[in-house]
Amino acid sequence: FSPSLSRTNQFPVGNNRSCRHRSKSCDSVRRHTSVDHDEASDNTIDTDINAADSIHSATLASASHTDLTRLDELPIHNSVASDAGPLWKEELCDDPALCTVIPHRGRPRKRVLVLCTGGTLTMQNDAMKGNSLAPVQGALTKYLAGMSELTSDPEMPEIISHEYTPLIDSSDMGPGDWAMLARDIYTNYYYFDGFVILMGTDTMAYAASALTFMLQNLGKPVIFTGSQIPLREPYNDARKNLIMATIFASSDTMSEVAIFFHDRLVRGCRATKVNTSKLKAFDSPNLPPLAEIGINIIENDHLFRPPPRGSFKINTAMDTRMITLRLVPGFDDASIKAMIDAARQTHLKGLILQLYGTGNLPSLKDGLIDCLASAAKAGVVVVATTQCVTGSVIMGHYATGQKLLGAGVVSASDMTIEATTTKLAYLLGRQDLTISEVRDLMTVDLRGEMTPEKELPPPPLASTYQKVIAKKNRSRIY
Ligand SMILES: NC(=O)C[C@H](N)C(=O)O
Repeated sequence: FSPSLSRTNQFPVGNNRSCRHRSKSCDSVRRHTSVDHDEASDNTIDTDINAADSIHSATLASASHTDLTRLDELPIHNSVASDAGPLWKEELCDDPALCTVIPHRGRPRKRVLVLCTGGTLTMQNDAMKGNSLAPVQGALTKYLAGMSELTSDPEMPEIISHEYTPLIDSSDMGPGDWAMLARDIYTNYYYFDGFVILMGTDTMAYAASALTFMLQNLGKPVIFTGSQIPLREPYNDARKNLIMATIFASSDTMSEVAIFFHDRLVRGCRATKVNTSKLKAFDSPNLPPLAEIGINIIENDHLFRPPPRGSFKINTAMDTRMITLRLVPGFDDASIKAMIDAARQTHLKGLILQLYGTGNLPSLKDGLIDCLASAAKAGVVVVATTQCVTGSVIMGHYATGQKLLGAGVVSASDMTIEATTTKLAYLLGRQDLTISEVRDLMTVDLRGEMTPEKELPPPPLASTYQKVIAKKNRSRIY
């Protein structure tokens, strides 16, 4: 069963007006695009309109769910990115060495789409590159086809995998690649029970956070994973991560983006990479894991996102005209002010400050506060995050942070830096929102990325009474 990618253009999505890759597939997508987006919604895909097509196709697909011969007709890939990232340097091809279908034999099984972008999992030492690790195209596909635990275990889902060309290190990935993944999930949404995204660990928490915002009303699991040791090594963490991600991607009860790594499943927009070399590379500092694996799999399903109430949509536009500044005691605020002023000349839209503790900066540096206030007044969304790994920004708790409130700075609460940056880029990319709405929404929980205020732990110096009340509130969710 080798999937045919030649039919991939029959359910086109997106605006291909600025398609960089003049090719048969671009032309075909152009021909089939049923919605003409205007300038304002260049990268925004309102998939409600196209959803009708997909629902119809999904009906066809599910009617033949057990018909193996139809597997090779699934639309594995039809994304044509107008805001393409590095993964789109080369046009996708139909090469069977880069995608595989692992069919099930016997009773109907769940079906999972594995999209592979690269990362250590796919790598091997390359003599041509100073013996450093680099991705090997086709290696995953070959390996998957030989995994008997996937092909012959009736409990395991059926896997259809696809490798992008070229495979890349996740340090090379960015918003264009995240948009491409969102579009490919959208295109294939009704054909699969869940999705696995294989990528490098370095920027995985950013990608998972970004996808969390891009995929609206997600009703299926989208599980990111990768590894610290390549799959081709005899001792590796890749095999287990891949298998467990596939299992979670076929879950009936999950409808969110998550990362599976080592022994834990964590919410994508709560995750952060915490270790460069240990196999336990990810943590979720402000939310317990969604699941933990040992001899048993323990699901904390009370933490799972509830199923969506609306139809699945994607919104892939991201406005990345933002900078992130981490303060250091004794920093040169004249340079910081100059940097902010210079960035404003190039239409800075967002400024994320990594501050001390609960969101404090030196109170004596009024020049800097004035600079932030004037940026906020001019329409820049200024967001305060904390340098602490765990806990939340509490604006105004200390006098040193109080001044920020007056300057129009908004709090990132207990969001990770990954969630804060991608959420801001996502909201700034939404053409339907005003700057004041973007500011308001930064402090509202959209996808489980932050703990709602009433459930946050009390401030350090709260009265005993306040602490008891806050504890009661918290016990409602955990
Ligand atoms: N473990 C990894 O995958 C790291 C690699 N540099 C990447 O992010 O692609």
